[in-house]
Amino acid sequence: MKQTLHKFQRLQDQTGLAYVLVIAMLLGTIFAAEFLVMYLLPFIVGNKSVFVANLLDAALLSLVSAPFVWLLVAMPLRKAALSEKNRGDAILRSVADGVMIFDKEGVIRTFNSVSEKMFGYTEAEVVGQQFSFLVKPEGTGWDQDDFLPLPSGPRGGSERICYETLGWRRGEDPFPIELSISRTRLDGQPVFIGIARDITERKQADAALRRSEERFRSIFEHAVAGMNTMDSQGRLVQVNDAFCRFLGYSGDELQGVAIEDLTHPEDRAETCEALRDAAAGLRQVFNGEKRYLHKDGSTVWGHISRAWVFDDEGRQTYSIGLVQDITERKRASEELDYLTHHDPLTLLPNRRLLNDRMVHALARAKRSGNQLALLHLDLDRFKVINDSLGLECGDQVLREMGSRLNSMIRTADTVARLGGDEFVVLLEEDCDVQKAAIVAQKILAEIAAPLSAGGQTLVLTASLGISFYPSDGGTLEELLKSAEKAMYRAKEEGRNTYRFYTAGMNARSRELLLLEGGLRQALDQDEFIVYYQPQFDLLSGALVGSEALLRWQHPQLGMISPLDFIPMAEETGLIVAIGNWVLKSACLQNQLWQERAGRPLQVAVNMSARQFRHADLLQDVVAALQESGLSPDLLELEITESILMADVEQAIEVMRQLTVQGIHFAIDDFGTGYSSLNYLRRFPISNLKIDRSFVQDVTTDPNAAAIAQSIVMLAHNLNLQVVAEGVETAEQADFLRSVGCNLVQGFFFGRPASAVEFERLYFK
Ligand SMILES: Nc1nc2c(ncn2[C@@H]2O[C@H](COP(=O)(O)O[C@H]3[C@@H](O)[C@H](n4cnc5c(=O)[nH]c(N)nc54)O[C@@H]3COP(=O)(O)O)[C@@H](O)[C@H]2O)c(=O)[nH]1
Repeated sequence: MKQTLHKFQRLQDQTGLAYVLVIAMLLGTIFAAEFLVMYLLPFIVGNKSVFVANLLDAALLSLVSAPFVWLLVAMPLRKAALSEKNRGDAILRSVADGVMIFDKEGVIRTFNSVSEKMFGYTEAEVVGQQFSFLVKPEGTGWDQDDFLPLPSGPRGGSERICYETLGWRRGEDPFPIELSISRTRLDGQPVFIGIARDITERKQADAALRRSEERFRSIFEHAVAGMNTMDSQGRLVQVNDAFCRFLGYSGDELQGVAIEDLTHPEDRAETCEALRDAAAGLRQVFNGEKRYLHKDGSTVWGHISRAWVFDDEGRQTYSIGLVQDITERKRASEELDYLTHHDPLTLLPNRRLLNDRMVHALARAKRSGNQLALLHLDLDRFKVINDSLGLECGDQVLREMGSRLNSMIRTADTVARLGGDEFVVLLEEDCDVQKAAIVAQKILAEIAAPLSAGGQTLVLTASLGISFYPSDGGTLEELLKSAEKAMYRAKEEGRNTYRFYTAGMNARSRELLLLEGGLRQALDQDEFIVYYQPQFDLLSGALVGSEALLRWQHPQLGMISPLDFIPMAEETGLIVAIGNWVLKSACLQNQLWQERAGRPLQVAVNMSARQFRHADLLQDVVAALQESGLSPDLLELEITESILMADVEQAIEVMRQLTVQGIHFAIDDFGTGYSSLNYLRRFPISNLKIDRSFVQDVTTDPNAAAIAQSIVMLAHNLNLQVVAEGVETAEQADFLRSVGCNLVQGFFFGRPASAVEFERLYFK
């Protein structure tokens, strides 16, 4: 471009004049030479007419040769010059920028059409003017002295400087231009080529962007709501003061912190999911409420609106979030929610919350097939307290009763106050007559404990009615009605008692009451007996030991099954004493039988959950072994899967302490509970007992057979022995033998029998 302009300049300056002069000189020279020859010739020859004739010839020859000279020399030169000039013109026209050429005095020599448009002057008006006529340097860093001494580059190349400065358009205000000036040489003279670009639009766009950024920064910094920006990894980049105040940190402390670490643990999963979705391009915005962790450890609530920004390739670049502090609103709404669902006097759930819980409890019970129990409690003669001691004292009594009831129930259960002196207890865990009766008795005992109110010591009683889902109703209303009727019956029948809605249940409850009362007496008066059921080796048929099974020889009710009293003993805690008694009896008896049998015999003793978890278990077992003299390896403790799985680590530790003594363990009723195979590997056990329910069906149900066979295989793979319990037929025994079961126990081989009977049958 620079070279073209250079040539163009030379041509423009010289072509017209130079080529005309060349032609004129050529013609003139020819003419002058001829004239000289023709002029001198007559003097030499002395003839004037020859001179004239020769002069005319010379003129003619010049005229004739002129077109040839024109055609052969001048025309090509002129054409070349013009085409170069046209090319230069075309280039100048096609350049999108304004081009100006000026000399070292700053005088403009060339001005292209873009410059004309840009500055509003024609070339004719500008050429000859000072460059500063168009470009105003004031306040723009422009100074003619900066570029006039600009040296030309090495080997005729040029140096260049660029400015952003102001141009003057005819009759208008200055406008911003980007000006690039280079110094070069044309015809040996230093000249400057200025290329100007109107940057008004760019400047306006820059200014608009700057204004918008300033506006944003101002909004960001002064916003009442918290604002932040995060990088694509979910780390804070910018935070405003409101966000800092919201979380109690300074801006520096929050810089680079992952938002996940500031989020309440319960809301982290949702936050991380939103970040992951945004990173995968699946989410552009997030709106929602969540909890943050304040620097002081408290929880604060924020309503967030976050938007992610993506680049042209769809990659997430950053996100901007607006966080409104809604902690107060949340607290107020929680408070309101609490007040709508609780009784203001006792702070217990009210009818509304009871209804909500009941809906869920009923749904769960329907799914699991469990029973629910609803206890309706009414304080006896509460009106007397209100009338005689005043309402204030009455309120105090109600508060105390509410608190007593609340402290008695399990977390899964609900105590609600319906109003007045009426309370309701909802027992959610699979509840039967026996469990409900136990809870009712405890409640009555708790209510009857003396209390101080109105400066007096009072003793109150209550009447309770109990209904069951599904037998006594399918909804809260129906169950409440049934329980209320039962409660009125309790009032009619003397108060300070409970009644079931279903008459049959009352009879059963009385029976259970009798049982409970009798349990202690049974221990004191030796009414318990241990029966023994033999266990045989399935291959050899040899007696290998027995399982100790408890019986209660009740003086009035006769022989009572452990199924009827062990749950009650477990509830009341009496099972620990009873279980110890069984353990001692079984060890003593088995030690006696070692001598009779003349070979080692094992005895298996059942452990209840409470007994197994009792702190004195190790001590009690060791004492039973020491007192009896029985070798520890002849004692096997049977524990169900559910007991083990209730607290696996504790179970493993207890078993470890006992196995160190040499005692063995068997898992009872295997296959009916939920034992994890992984835990099974960790429990120090010797035997698996296949539950009776599978054994009984092995010959009729292929699934039961498959389960029994799988248990045998599993046990053998874990190096355990298998005992099949409840074998009632020869076919069942044959099947068990065929799948490799080791030991058997069941009516087919021998029913549980007293020690005397056992001896008679097996030690002949
Ligand atoms: N914590 C304690 N639990 C004990 C104790 N003594 C017994 N029990 C548990 O009570 C449940 C019922 O026991 P029981 O009525 O004695 O029934 C046992 C057997 O009589 C019965 N059985 C044995 N063979 C057969 C048979 O062929 N058919 C059939 N229908 N029943 C049979 O099985 C019961 C033995 O079960 P298990 O203990 O699972 O081996 C029972 O759960 C006892 O565990 C005690 O002292 N403490």
